[in-house]
Formats: sequence, structure tokens, C-alpha cells
Amino acid sequence: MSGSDKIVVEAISKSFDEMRALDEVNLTAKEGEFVSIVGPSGCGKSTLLYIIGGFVQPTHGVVRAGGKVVKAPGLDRGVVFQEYALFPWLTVSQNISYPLDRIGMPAARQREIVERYLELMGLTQFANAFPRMLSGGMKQRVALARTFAYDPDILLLDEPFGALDAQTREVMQDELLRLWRTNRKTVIMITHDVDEAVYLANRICVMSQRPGRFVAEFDIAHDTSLTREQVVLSDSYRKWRNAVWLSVREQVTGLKV
Ligand SMILES: Nc1ncnc2c1ncn2[C@@H]1O[C@H](COP(=O)(O)OP(=O)(O)OP(=O)(O)O)[C@@H](O)[C@H]1O
Repeated sequence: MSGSDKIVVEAISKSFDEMRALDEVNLTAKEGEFVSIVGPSGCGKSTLLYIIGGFVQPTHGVVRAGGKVVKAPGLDRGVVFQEYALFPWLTVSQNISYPLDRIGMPAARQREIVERYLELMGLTQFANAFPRMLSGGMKQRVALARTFAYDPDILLLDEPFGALDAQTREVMQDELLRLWRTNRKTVIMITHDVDEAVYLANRICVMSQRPGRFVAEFDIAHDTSLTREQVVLSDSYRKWRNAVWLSVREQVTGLKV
């Protein structure tokens, strides 16, 4: 492992009873890399992310995060999963400050950060609400705030913007880009949205049909001085989008184009 490898997935296989979900998957994400995983539905993307998060044990293989073998979830790896629930007995503010407390942040600083994220996510009015009082999209914003706010080195995101309306999604995507660029996060993000992957990631890995393994990889680099509008209108963006889309389609349909 080179010094800057942050996440190393080594020959991970996972079976559920007789069903093989993942087959000898390898993936390395270096410090500061933003890797997006795309692929057909049911190919094992979420399973892989759960294994990296330490929530699911692989049948074979090993995952290292920051050089240490992953055996359980840890605060070094911030997760936003589709089904990763908020704490129902805590308010929105308390949910966001929970990991801040766990990392020992002073209370005054916690309040500042919670306020900033409540505002950014449009949740200020719901600071004292409990999760059961929120819509699905609002819960997802709280989950994003909770993870972004405590600023872990590694972000593991499974369709993190899926339940959001288009406008909020763009705000959240840009906040993620800002966090990634300013703090050199290592991000692994699953998405079904090829545009989202091409806009955000610096590497896109395409998975095959189940049992999932990686079959194609694309390195992406946008000029960081461009606005979102300029990026999505650029020739290079359109070329990458087309190439990734064709690659995913090949996996979904089995047809080479
Ligand atoms: N705990 C489990 N027990 C049994 N089978 C499971 C379990 N978790 C996942 N699977 C199965 O493993 C396969 C891969 O599921 P996974 O959710 O990882 O796919 P995915 O690529 O994330 O799908 P999607 O894109 O639709 O979210 C599926 O066939 C799923 O039904």
C-alpha cells in the first residue's frame, strides 16, 4: 500500500446464502480522491459500501481504511446510506451535534456548526423537531448535515441526494464539492445519476451485473475555475457523460454499442 492510499478493497467477495453478490472486487481510493460507483440495479454497489463502512462482513477479502483493517463502523468513515436512519429520540439539532459530541468538540463550536448546517440545509425552523415529523427529503438533509458537519476524512455516500428536489440537490452537491476540495476528503459515492457522477467525481468506476466487479474506469477532471453551468456545457463533460453512459448501458443491457 502506498502512503496515500486511504481505502483499499482487496479481493472482496460476498455471498448471501447461495447468491453471490460481489466477486473478487478490488478498489483503491487515494487520499483526496472522489470515486463514484455506477452500475446496474442489484449488482452489489450498496453491499460493497456497507462492507467498506464496516456494517457488513465480507465472505472473502479484506478492506483497509487509513491502513487499518475494517472490522466495524468507525467515526473515520462518515456514512450517508439510503437506509441509515436518524436517531428517532433526538431532535434535528441533536442528531447533527451527536457526532460532534463524540469527537469531543466544545459545546460553543458545536452550536456554531449546527446552526450553519441547519441554515445551509434549510432546516432552521425544524431544529427542535423529531425525525418522525419530517418528510423523506428533510430526513436525508439531516443525515447529510450530520455527516458533513463533523468532517470525517472519509465519506461513504449511497445515493445521498436521491430523495432531494432538484434545487436542494444542486446546493448539496456543491457543498460536497466544497468540502472535498477544501479538506482533501476521500469520497466514495454510489449514484444512479451519470450526470451527478461526471459532475462530482474525479474517477468513475462501472460495475458489472451481479456478481458485481469493476469492468471500466474513467478519470474525470474539470477546470475548477468554471461554474457548474460552464462545466455541464463543456465538450469534455459531454464526452465523459456519453462514454460513462454507454458503459453503464452495456452492463445493463449486455449489448456492446
Ligand atoms: N442482507 C441481505 N440478504 C440477502 N440478500 C441481500 C442482502 N443485501 C443485499 N442482498 C442482495 O444482494 C444483491 C446486491 O444488492 P445491493 O443492494 O448491494 O445492490 P445495488 O447495486 O446497491 O442495487 P441498487 O442499485 O438497486 O440499490 C441483491 O440481489 C440483493 O437482493
